[in-house]
Amino acid sequence: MTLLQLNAVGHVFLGRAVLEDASLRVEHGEMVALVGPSGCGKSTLSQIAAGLIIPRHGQVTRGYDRSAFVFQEPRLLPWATVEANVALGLSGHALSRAQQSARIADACRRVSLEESDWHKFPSQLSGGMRQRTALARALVGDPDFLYFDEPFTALDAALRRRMQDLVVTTVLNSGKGGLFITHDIHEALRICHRIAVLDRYGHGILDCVAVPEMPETRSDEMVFEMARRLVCDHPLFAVVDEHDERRLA
Ligand SMILES: Nc1ncnc2c1ncn2[C@@H]1O[C@H](COP(=O)(O)OP(=O)(O)OP(=O)(O)O)[C@@H](O)[C@H]1O
Repeated sequence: MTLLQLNAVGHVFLGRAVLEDASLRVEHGEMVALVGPSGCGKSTLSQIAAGLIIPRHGQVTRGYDRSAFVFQEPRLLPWATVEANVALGLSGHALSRAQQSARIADACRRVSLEESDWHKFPSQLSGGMRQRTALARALVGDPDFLYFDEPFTALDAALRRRMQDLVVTTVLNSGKGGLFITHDIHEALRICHRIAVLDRYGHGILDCVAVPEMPETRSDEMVFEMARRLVCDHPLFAVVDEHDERRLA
C-alpha cells in the first residue's frame, strides 16, 4: 500500500488560494523532496499531508501507522530537559520505564548528543543541539513516516551531513518514507529518491524528477554533478532558482 497519497489537494488562507491542485504519492522506502520558491506552499502541503492542517479540498490517504514531524525550529518545551523532550516522542507507546530510558538514550546517541547534555534544558543548548533534540524526539518513537521542514539549516556543514546520513540509514533502509522540504538542492540529492518541484504561484506540484541511484550509493561527485545539471539545464529548477526570495536577498 502507498504510504502517502495526496489527490488534488487545495487550501485557502484568509481568502487567498495557497495550493490549488497538488497531487503526490510516496511509496514505502521512499523519501520525496519538496522544493520550490519561498512562499509557494511547501510547508502548507506537508502539514496537510501530516494532518496538521485540514485542506479546503482534495483527499489525503495515509498508509502509515505512526508519523513524526521535524520543523525548522526545534519547538522544545523550555521547562523540560533534553531527555524529557525526547520522551515526548514516546507518548502512546506502552513501554516500561527501563525500555523508555533505553530508547531515549539510543535516540540521543544517534543524533550525536553527548550524555552530559541529556539533563540540560533547551536554554543551555546551542541551536544545533536543540535541533538534534527535536530530531531525537522524532526518531525515538520509530515512526513509519517522517516529515521534515528544513530541519538542518541550523547545523554546521559536517553535522548536517551526519544528520542527512542518519535520515538515509534510519528512515529509508527500513521501508519507512517521508517528505523532506529543503531549499538546498544538494541536500535533496543526497537524501531523496524524487524531487517534487512546486509551482511558484502556489498552484501545486509542477513535476517530479527521479534521482538516479539509491541515496546511500551516491558519491559527492555524483551529487555535485547532478545539482549542476539540474540548476543549469533543467527548466523546472530554473523556476526555483529565479524566484526564491531568500536567494535574491
Ligand atoms: N497560518 C497562515 N495564515 C495565513 N497565511 C498563511 C499561513 N501559513 C502560510 N500562509 C501563507 O501561505 C503561503 C505559503 O506558505 P508556506 O509556509 O506553505 O510556503 P513555503 O513554500 O513553505 O515557504 P518557505 O519556503 O518560505 O518556508 C505564504 O504566502 C504564506 O504567507
